[in-house]
Amino acid sequence: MGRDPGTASLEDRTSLEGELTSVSFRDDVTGYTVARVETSRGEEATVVGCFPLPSPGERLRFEGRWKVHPRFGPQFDVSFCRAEAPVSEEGLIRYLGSGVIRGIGPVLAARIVGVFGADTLRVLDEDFPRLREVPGIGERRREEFRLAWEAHRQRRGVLLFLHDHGIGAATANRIVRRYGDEAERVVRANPYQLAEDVEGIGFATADRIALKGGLDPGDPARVRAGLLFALRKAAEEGHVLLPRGELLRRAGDLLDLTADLEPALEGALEDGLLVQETFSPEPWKGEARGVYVPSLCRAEEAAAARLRDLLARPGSSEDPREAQEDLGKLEASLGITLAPAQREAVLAALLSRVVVVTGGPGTGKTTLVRLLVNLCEARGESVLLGAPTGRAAKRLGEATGREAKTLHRLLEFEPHTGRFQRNASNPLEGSRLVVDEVSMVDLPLFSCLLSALPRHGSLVLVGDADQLPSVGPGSVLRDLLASGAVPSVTLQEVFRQAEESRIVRSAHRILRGHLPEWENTPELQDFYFVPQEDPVRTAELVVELVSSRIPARFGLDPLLDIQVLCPMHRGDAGAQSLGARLQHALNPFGRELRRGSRVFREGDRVMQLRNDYDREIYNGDLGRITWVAPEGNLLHVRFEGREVPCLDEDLDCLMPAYAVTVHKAQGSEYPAVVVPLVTQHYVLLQRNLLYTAVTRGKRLVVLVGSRRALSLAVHNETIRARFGALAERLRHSGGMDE
Ligand SMILES: Nc1ncnc2c1ncn2[C@@H]1O[C@H](COP(=O)(O)OP(=O)(O)OP(=O)(O)O)[C@@H](O)[C@H]1O
Repeated sequence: MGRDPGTASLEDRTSLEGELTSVSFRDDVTGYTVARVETSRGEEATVVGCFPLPSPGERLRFEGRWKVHPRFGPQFDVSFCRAEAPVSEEGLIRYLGSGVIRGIGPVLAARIVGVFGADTLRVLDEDFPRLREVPGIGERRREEFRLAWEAHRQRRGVLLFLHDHGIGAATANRIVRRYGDEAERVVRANPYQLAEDVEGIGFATADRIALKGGLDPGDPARVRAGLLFALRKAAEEGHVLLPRGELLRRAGDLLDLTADLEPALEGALEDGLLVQETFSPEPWKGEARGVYVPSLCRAEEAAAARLRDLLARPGSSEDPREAQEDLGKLEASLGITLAPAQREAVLAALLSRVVVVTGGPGTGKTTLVRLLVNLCEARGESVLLGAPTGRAAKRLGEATGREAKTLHRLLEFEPHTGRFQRNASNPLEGSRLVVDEVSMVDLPLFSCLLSALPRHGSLVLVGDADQLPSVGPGSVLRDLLASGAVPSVTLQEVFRQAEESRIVRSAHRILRGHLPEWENTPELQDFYFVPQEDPVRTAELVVELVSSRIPARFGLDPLLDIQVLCPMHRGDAGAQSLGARLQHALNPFGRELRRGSRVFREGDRVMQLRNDYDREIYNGDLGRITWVAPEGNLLHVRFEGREVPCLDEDLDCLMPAYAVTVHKAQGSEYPAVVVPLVTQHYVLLQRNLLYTAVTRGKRLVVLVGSRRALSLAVHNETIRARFGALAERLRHSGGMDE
């Protein structure tokens, strides 16, 4: 029984029973609710917390504590809530007539309750045919009600069951959406399945459900799930495999078990859930065995095999002298003299089936690709151009004057099956494939690309190995270079025009471990560092720069041209907090839509977070919100001149984009970038992150923040090594997988 807030000891855990009368606030994503309740003693109380929204009329039993809010007074802070069927006739009518059961409105509800009174719910549950006693309900309608009532009961039961297992409202709804009536069965049979199928449920939640359901912590099923999860998590961090010892350590930590996990690992290997490969010499400090999830092992094996096959075949030109002559003629006709390394790269592309060309900004990659394409076409080859992102493909197309596609489009990705239509049995039609921005290509995509390459095709891979590696697993570009097995050319010379850009000079200095140079002179520069030690002041300064100083001095539009790039999400100068500050400064008014902590406002700059092949918008695409529906559940975004409606789940893949992380900006370029650097972000202050951020700016780069943070970033060379064995497989061709 609830206590009177006036007399209760405010910190005691207690319970409260009553009926919901109104909802003042509800966040559909988290389930956070502020509501008024009429207690069973007829008093009004405010309840606050995360719980499934009950249907009107249901009786609620809350557990929690009374707290005193400084402004709103006593509130019941809910830690648990269970909905119980209403008993009063009034409650029953409100419950049945609230719309929870399709087809029953308040009038019909009153008629039903009028006949069965307090016994209504029992009749509906156990004695449905008696509904005939209610006047005015025909046979067909009755059957419709029966089905609707059944569905409602099941859904309600599942939601309550999930709630009992500590699953919040939003997640519970996602589970029900995914499994329907099967939800309870799946959760009971194998809670770990949830972590695989349902977004927002990780291993920890699934594990909590399993342990709550009585599973022994050392149960082999649990250990197996832990091993699998450790590998999946590693893949999210970019690893293709984990050395066996490392996997056992990580799984032990995850499961909080000191027991021997070897037997469970052996079982998982025997059942083919995991795959183990042994490499020689030992690649990982005394460890020779790497454990994979099968798909990644297959991808690595296939990529290595296909590359070895390409390396064993002669290039499209077998005569170096002839190739040199052709190139010389082309240079003369275009009035370009390639630098020796550029020439070496073009010739290597002609003389081998696969070549890697890497170099920083302004080292002439695009120029040599243009010549190579010309040369190949003149020799009768058909050249395909591709890049991992839409923006990179567009740039490649513009630079070469040819059509360039995203790799997904080139390989004819089918969103519904998740497969590529171009593959080994239906290869690409073209004799040479040139791929730009290869640093962003992960191992699974690389493997698919290789298998779709025609048997007699050639591959030119161009990229900057100092950029951040791909988001997905693997470090393809670095591994190819590290293997020493694939012909490769590193471009180091920065050409004069590019050298004049301080952005380019700074980027190269950063790579060499030197602080960038800047001068705050009256003449406009393209690279600045604005020192500020305090993180909060840094955030304020970023807002000031973006909203007034840069637009005034450089004539750039803050909403279109300037991108703030943060090393991290969190912290005073992190993407989250800065994004909100910038939104407030740049676009404070207008119709808005709230989604959890995100606010979308008409006029906002937004970023798409996932590839959406149906609507043809891709991860990292930027757009502007052009319209928000007055009732606030739909908005329109203009992406590249195209108006795209975004509704419900689409909104989960959208975020305001005034400030984004450097990782999100990979492969994109912006007229101006502003980068806050604060020591709070020390974990991510790494050279390749700073380098990636700086090279995203075309006309202006402004670093703002602490000198120490800048110095930390420049000097921190540690690139977290990604576990994988592509380089090993290539180095020791004919090795372990034969
Ligand atoms: N051999 C060359 N001689 C003189 N100038 C060159 C040569 N190669 C390239 N350049 C010039 O250097 C500049 C940078 O070249 P390019 O755009 O090809 O480099 P990039 O490596 O693709 O650069 P980014 O990665 O920044 O796009 C261009 O202005 C280009 O005209």
